[in-house]
Amino acid sequence: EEYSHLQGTRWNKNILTYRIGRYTRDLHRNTVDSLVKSAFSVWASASSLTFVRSHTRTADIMVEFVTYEHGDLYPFDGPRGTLAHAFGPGPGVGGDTHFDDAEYWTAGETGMNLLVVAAHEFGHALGLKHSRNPDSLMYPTYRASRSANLLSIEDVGSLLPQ
Ligand SMILES: CNC(=O)[C@@H](NC(=O)[C@H](CC(C)C)CN(O)C=O)C(C)(C)C
Ligand SMILES: [Zn+2]
Ligand SMILES: [Zn+2]
Repeated sequence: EEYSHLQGTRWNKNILTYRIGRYTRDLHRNTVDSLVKSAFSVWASASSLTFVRSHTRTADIMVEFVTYEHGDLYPFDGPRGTLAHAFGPGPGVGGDTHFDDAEYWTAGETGMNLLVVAAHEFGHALGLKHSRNPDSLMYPTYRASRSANLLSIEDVGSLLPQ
């Protein structure tokens, strides 16, 4: 049956490239690199998608830390409020993922945990929409302790190109 949680688009390939542009000053760059890599591996382990880091501008998924007005129609709102957003699969802005750098980003339980938020955002970048299950990674509100609880494997398998 139609997978209700799919936003309607999915990538037509299963090797996806990502590039990290502007970083946050809250964390060392290599900490950001490894948390982003881990957030992608959450999805790679639940599907047969592969994520490859790229340093060229042609990457499928652009990952950036930005504030307020930042060149798309969805300006961020300062501390708290919206933490991040991501575009669904597609060319150009498709898949791009933006983190609000007005938040305090951390690798732990204080501030906003980058791994938890990135895993949620990358779900959107792969075509998933929100879940009504409060324990799901794709639940619309942030909770630091949220485990990377994925949809069941066959659901996530639906992310693969047919
Ligand atoms: C603490 N602030 C929140 O819980 C806010 N929620 C978010 O910023 C979502 C991201 C979290 C779930 C990582 C936005 N989103 O869905 C992006 O794909 C509000 C519920 C206030 C909007
Ligand atoms: Zn944006
Ligand atoms: Zn979301």
